[in-house]
This record gives sequence, C-alpha cells and structure tokens, in this order.
Amino acid sequence: MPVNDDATTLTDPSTGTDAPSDSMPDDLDASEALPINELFCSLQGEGTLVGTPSVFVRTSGCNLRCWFCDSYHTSWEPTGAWLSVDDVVERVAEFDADHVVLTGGEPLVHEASVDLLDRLSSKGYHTTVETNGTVYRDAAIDLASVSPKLASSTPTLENAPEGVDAGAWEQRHEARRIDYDALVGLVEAYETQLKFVVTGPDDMPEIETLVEEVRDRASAPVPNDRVLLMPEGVTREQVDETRNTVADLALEHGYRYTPRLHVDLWNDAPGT
Ligand SMILES: C[S@@+](CC[C@H](N)C(=O)[O-])C[C@H]1O[C@@H](n2cnc3c(N)ncnc32)[C@H](O)[C@@H]1O
Ligand SMILES: Nc1nc2[nH]cc(C(=O)O)c2c(=O)[nH]1
Ligand code: SF4
Ligand SMILES: [Mg+2]
Repeated sequence: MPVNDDATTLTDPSTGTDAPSDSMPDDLDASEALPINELFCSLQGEGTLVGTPSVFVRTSGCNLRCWFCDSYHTSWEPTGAWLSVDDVVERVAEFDADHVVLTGGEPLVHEASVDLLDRLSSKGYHTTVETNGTVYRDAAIDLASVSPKLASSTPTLENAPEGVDAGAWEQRHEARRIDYDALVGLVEAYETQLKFVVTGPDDMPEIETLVEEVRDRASAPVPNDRVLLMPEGVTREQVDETRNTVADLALEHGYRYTPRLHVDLWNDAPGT
C-alpha cells in the first residue's frame, strides 16, 4: 500500500540538498521526521541481496540530479508526506519481512535517517542503505549499497527530463557527484557494495579509476565481487537495450553484474 496518498510537493530549496523545513509540520523536528515518497514491500531488485523480500522506505529530496533518475518524484520534483520516525517504524512492521531498504532520493541527506536506522536495527531488521555515496553518516547500516555517479549521469539540456531546469543543475551535479572522503568513510565503516549504473563501454575507464582510487585511499578492501555493474534503464525496453553490453563488460573486467530484477518482473510500476 503506498504511503503517499496525500502526498504534497516539497518545494525544492536553492541548495537542492533536502526537502525544506518550512513544509515540515510544526510538531515535528528534523531529527525525528522524514519526507516519505513511498513505503512498500517488494523483492530487492538490485545488488548482492537480489531476490530478498524487503520493505522499501523511499525518502524524498536529493543533492544530485541524474538525468536518468528512476525516482523523478524524489529528485527533480520532490514529493512526499512528512512522517515521524515512530510512524515509519510502525508502517514497516505492517509487512512480513526482516530486511529494510532505506532509499530515496538521497536518504543520507536527512539527519533523521540515523534515528530510523537505529530503531530498525534494534528491532532486529537487516538494514540496507541505497546511497549515491556523497554523504557519510555514522548509522546502523548492515549493507551500504553505494552507487557513485559517473560523468554519464550528469544532466544536460539534451538529456534531462522535459520541463526541468537542467541548466541550473549541470554544474552543481558535476561538482557534487564524487566525494572521496564520503566514499572512503562508507567503505571503511560498513559492509559495502559499489553499484555503478552503466550506460555503455565509455563508462568503464571512469569506473576503473574510481575503484582504484578508493582502494588506494581506504584501509578496507574492495574486492572485485563487491563492484557491481548495473544496466541503465527505467523500463523493461530500456534495460533490454543495455543488459547484454553491461553483462559482457562485467565478464571482461572481472566485476559482478547485477540485474534490475524489479524492472524485469514489474517494469516501471510504482511501489515495486
Ligand atoms: C533512485 S536511487 C536512490 C538512492 C541514491 N540516491 C542513489 O542514487 O544511489 C536508487 C538506485 O537506483 C539507481 N538508478 C536510478 N536511476 C537508474 C536508471 N535509470 N537505471 C539504472 N539504475 C538507476 C541508482 O543508481 C541507485 O542505485
Ligand atoms: N524492487 C526494488 N529493488 C530496489 N533496489 C533498490 C531500489 C531503489 O530504488 O533504491 C529498488 C526499488 O525501487 N525496487
Ligand atoms: S542520486 Fe539517486 S535519487 Fe538522486 S538523482 Fe541520482 S539516482 Fe536519483
Ligand atoms: Mg528503484
């Protein structure tokens, strides 16, 4: 059941890093409430835990603007309803699953994500955080599913969704998309998978350089089976176009391939 029945559009602040405090109800505090775009149960569709029944908590608001973002209503047009951490925990418990995936938008821009993860962890849930790797937080994270954004993600006037202000975001996205301190912090603190969205062979030199740089800087190892290549594509038809190229690239480079199982199964249906 979607949680955003009474969803409101959260005005994007000039920094674009978060949903604004002025749309948060007065009785809530930024450390104990989250703008929630959707909350649903599905199979984990991506990464090393693919196929695992999981509750997905999708926060609204992002500090980046990938042109291909499959969650447009958390980034380009952030939409959601503010829920207290207590209410989110209650909604999660309505489903029969012991894995929770906190995603977005960018969940780690929100201070209250730390409290939510803490609460879920103490109730015994396994927690995965889907993050773009630009924000480090000390939190109860069992799997950091980090998806660093490549140059091919940067929005331009040509590739951005219709009607958005791509010009305002091109340089901001480019300046923010890689933060090695945050990436290394995540890799050192948590069990991590690096999950790259691959648009084609031209992405590979950047992936190799980034992986080597993280290996050089981090004290924790980053084995090849923790480097995942995922085909770009929001719809079944789009993933059909990229899947085999990306699988061949994974084989060639010794990295792991991850499907987009939810897209294969349910295409781009909301709440899946
Ligand atoms: C919507 S993002 C939210 C979490 C975080 N902001 C991030 O980007 O990692 C969830 C996952 O979907 C991936 N993703 C978004 N759009 C995609 C697309 N068009 N094709 C493939 N993966 C996509 C992201 O890279 C990330 O792994
Ligand atoms: N089934 C399913 N698996 C997913 N894994 C990561 C997702 C995300 O949007 O972060 C996602 C999603 O949206 N649906
Ligand atoms: S970082 Fe994640 S949520 Fe933000 S625009 Fe990119 S894919 Fe979408
Ligand atoms: Mg998704």
